[in-house]
Amino acid sequence: MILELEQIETFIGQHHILQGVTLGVPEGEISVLLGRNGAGKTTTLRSIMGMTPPAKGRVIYRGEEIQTRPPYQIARKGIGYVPEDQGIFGDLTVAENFKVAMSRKDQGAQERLEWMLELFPDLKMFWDRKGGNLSGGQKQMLAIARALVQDLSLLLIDEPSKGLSPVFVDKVAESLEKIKHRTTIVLVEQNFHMASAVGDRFTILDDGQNVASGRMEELNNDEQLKRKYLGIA
Ligand SMILES: Nc1ncnc2c1ncn2[C@@H]1O[C@H](COP(=O)(O)OP(=O)(O)OP(=O)(O)O)[C@@H](O)[C@H]1O
Repeated sequence: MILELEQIETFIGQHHILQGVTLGVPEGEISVLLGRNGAGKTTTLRSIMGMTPPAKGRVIYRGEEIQTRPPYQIARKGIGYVPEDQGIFGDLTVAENFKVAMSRKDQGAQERLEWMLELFPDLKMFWDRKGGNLSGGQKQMLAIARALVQDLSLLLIDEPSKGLSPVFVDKVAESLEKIKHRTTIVLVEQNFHMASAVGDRFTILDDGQNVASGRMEELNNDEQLKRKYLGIA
């Protein structure tokens, strides 16, 4: 396991949001977090990154406890985060967005950039366009690609399919499949079509707790589980 969460509990203000989340993320796979709105999926990603640090429990990354570390240290260990609002710079061009993310000291950055442009040819096409003028799907691609020019072992992505047309959802899904062999992925995804297409494993959160997990094939065949927690008939 590249990442393990052991019974993490996270508060936001007075609210006890995560009430014991346990999760194991195997290397080289896509693990999907599913669950209703407000179940605690985003808070789980933010807890891993140290942005809403857990008050209890352990976050173990490559055998090391990181739950007390600040976000910049967690990021330096090779964990990337693409939030739901993508966090790209709207006033900067695609090229400049990449430049900001690339450290000069990082020898491999140029090679990874070339790989990203191969994976997302749209970004090459719109190289000089401002981030704010890209379509929703292109912004999503830029956000993922910009994270991956850094040397990441683990990438956390929050709802990349949100607001995208089916064609873009398929494009993003296809690229995640290619990325996972280099960078393990934890994906929050409400779009079940996308989740089941790319996910190797799933964990369902409900009311701040993990209530089910397993191989994606098991969930695909479990109508009762899908109905109970995901509202899929
Ligand atoms: N800043 C905040 N202050 C108070 N409560 C919050 C705050 N942020 C999130 N919450 C609450 O925490 C719970 C979990 O939110 P979270 O965003 O983790 O859920 P989610 O599963 O990602 O849902 P969604 O798919 O709707 O984003 C929700 O009930 C939400 O209202």
